[in-house]
Amino acid sequence: MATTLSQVYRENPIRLYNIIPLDFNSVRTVPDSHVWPKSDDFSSDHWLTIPIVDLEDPNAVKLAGQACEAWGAFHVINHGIPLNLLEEVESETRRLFSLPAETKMKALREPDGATGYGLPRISKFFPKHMWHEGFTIMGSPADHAGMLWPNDNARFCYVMDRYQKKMEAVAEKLTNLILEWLGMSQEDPKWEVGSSPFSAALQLNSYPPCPNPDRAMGLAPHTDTSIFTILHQNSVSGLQIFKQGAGWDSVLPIAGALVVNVGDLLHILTNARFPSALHRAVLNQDGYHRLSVAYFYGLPSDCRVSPWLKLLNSVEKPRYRSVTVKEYVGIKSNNFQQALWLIRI
Ligand SMILES: O=C(O)CCC(=O)C(=O)O
Ligand SMILES: [Fe+2]
Repeated sequence: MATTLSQVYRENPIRLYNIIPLDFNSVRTVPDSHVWPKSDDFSSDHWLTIPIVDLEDPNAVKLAGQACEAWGAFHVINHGIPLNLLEEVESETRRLFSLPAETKMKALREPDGATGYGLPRISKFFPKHMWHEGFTIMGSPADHAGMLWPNDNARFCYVMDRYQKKMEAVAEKLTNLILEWLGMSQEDPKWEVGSSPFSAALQLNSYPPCPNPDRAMGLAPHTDTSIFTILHQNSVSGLQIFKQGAGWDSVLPIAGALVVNVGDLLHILTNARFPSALHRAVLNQDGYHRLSVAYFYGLPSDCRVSPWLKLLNSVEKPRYRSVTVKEYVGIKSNNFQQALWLIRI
């Protein structure tokens, strides 16, 4: 039987103090545990911004391919997710994070668990906490939702299930576009796995209003361990993407558009032709509550990943050795941003 991602996390536990978020409603100042070193690069006034790809545009393949190569990220419109579903996901996410702290604690993620309420998994790599609380879903959210709302979780479960199914369809469309851009057929990637070639997770993110947004961090810089990630953000800005040679670029929300970013797995598969987008979330200066919902489109943990041979030629050699997803997640859980470097050939 294939190992699940939950089992991989079980083998790489994090310490308990790294999973309990602050009760953001009860604090009036930023506690020292959440004060980050002063940085003047939190705000970005870059005029450069990630491209917009219209999935109904006949040039969508080229637009998405070029965006992946230049940025590792793009906005996508006409993606087929109904606007009312995006609104419902957002309102259910808000309903969850608006619960009292002691209720949310009932669904606290176990130290060796993958799902439920808690701080970002990357917290252990930073000396300071982030101004963030999250809720992770893999498959059905019913168990944790039942702990939060014993008698009133049907709507939440229905909306999250429906959203994940629709997201999977968008992710498949995007995969096909990208394969076409790379000159590969849909059968070319020989995923060495059994039944389903993909695995996914949904991450609900909350960045509560912060009394001193210049000194706190929403979500520290990181790359995702996905093929790619599809993000819905509410109308409050905060996401930034790092572009080599240009610096941090604010990705302002576009109503109804989703943000797609390349993750480490696609970076490895394309032999670094697509950068794995380094991104972070800074805090809103005007006291608005920022919410985002990230769909991580990945591969099952037993799947083997190495640069696609079809993309290599006699000159270009593979830059990364072959790893299983499980092995890579383990390396990343212990070495964070060094992980890609550690599997370099
Ligand atoms: O909230 C955001 O804009 C980014 C979220 C993110 O990077 C993540 O969940 O991995
Ligand atoms: Fe991310």
